[in-house]
Amino acid sequence: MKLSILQVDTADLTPYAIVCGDPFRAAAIAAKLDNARELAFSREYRTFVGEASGVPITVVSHGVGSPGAAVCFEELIKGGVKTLIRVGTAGSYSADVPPGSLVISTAAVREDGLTRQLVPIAFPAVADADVVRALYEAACETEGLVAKGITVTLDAFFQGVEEFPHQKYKRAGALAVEMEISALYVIATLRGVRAGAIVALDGYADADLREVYNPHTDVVSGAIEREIEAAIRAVVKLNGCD
Ligand SMILES: O=P(O)(O)O[C@H]1O[C@H](CO)[C@@H](O)[C@H]1O
Ligand SMILES: O=c1cc[nH]c(=O)[nH]1
Repeated sequence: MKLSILQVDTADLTPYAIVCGDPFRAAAIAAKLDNARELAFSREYRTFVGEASGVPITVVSHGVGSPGAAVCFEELIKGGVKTLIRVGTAGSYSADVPPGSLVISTAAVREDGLTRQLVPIAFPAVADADVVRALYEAACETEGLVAKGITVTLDAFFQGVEEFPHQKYKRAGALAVEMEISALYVIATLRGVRAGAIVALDGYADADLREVYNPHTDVVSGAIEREIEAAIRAVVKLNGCD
């Protein structure tokens, strides 16, 4: 069966998938795998398959924002994917986890619009504990700072006239903000599969992103390299326990 939006034959998909926003990052992840091949590039969704230590892995870009990413997650799950790991970027809430650090998201604050249309807001967006453990262990095997904790998922990237809720979530102990993890965790829970996420911090969330956002630095590239390595190793670890 061919998935109508990803344009991938489900027979080519694997139980493990690594997902990320950027189609170029999907290619960079695939380049680290053995026997990698591109399956499709439809809209923002670029799909590869390959292997790490003999474990087959699908890699797909999901674009920016929860609604588009949700389409990707739903189709992957429909196609037989059982474990999804997001490899993303996020803005930091704390100088204790500065740009260049990695954060494993244990749960996401649902400040997105998409998941409210799926399930009541009281329902939590939580990662799978085994996926979090594997990601944390694998990330700690790389050089550099690693933290785990709650992240915030927002729809808006650049601020309008409304205040962003950064200060209250920072005071509540959240570590970072990005734009898709709540969709991933809610959809994974509703559909009965596992999910986790690792993000590379690319700046401070409460800065004026219109002025300062620049993820194209050596510090951020180094952190993205580390998170890719950690996500691939985490899949191999999880496969060893399944
Ligand atoms: O680097 P990715 O995976 O795209 O993640 C973050 O970067 C994008 C914003 O620039 C949003 O998608 C956000 O969640
Ligand atoms: O949503 C995002 C993603 C990366 N960096 C940010 O500050 N915010």
